Amino acid sequence: MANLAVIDETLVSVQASQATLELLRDLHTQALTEPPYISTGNQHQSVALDRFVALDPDKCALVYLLLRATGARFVVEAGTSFGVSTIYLALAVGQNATLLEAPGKVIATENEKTKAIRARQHWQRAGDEVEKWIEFREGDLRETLKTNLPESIDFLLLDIWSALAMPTLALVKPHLKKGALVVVDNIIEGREGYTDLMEHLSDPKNGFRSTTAPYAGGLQIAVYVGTGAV
Ligand SMILES: C[S@@+](CC[C@H](N)C(=O)[O-])C[C@H]1O[C@@H](n2cnc3c(N)ncnc32)[C@H](O)[C@@H]1O
Repeated sequence: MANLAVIDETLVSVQASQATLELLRDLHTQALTEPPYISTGNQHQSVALDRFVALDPDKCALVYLLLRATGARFVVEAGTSFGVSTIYLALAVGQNATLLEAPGKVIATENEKTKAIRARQHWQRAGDEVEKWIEFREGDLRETLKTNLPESIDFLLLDIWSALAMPTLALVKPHLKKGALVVVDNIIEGREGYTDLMEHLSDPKNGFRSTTAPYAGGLQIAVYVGTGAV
């Protein structure tokens, strides 16, 4: 039985209009009452098409708060699905950018057309505080993230089939600023698929320091400290 109380606990952490909070409550309720789905890393592209497979509400709250705390303005989301986590990313980026009177955007990625349509509908429902901060790249992220990335990226959310996590990091890493955060969902539950990523994040010579936070399935939080001297 899904614990729906966590939704309200999450929503009090987030600064947003009443309408967006209602939208998030609705989307999380749908997501938490669907059958669970864990990536094994070896799926063909078209799986879980009818499922949210959304980031859990408490993880969304953490991501939102990390973004607000660090003032992140340039964010990449690997794996958008119906766009639930993207709403949190866009709220935080929009709020940070507005505060600093500076640009910002969330680059969202999804390769399934039907999912992309749903995501766009959700963002439209949320309106300007969300929609205008999102640049949506439809198609295989191994192609769509190859070009036109911001020079300096503050945050990467890896909520993607595990086999794609390391290839995604490889594309984004050259753009990560020192101090950038990389958050990876289900690192323990999906550990078989994450071997290459974890080897990379755990070896200090690759420039990351990271820890596993005890959220459901394990949430890896890594900081890119760079490879040179401090
Ligand atoms: C775990 S879900 C993302 C959930 C989303 N972050 C949320 O919280 O609502 C992963 C998504 O990645 C998408 N995906 C899988 N392979 C992809 C690829 N090669 N390029 C872009 N998206 C892909 C899947 O279709 C799926 O919707």
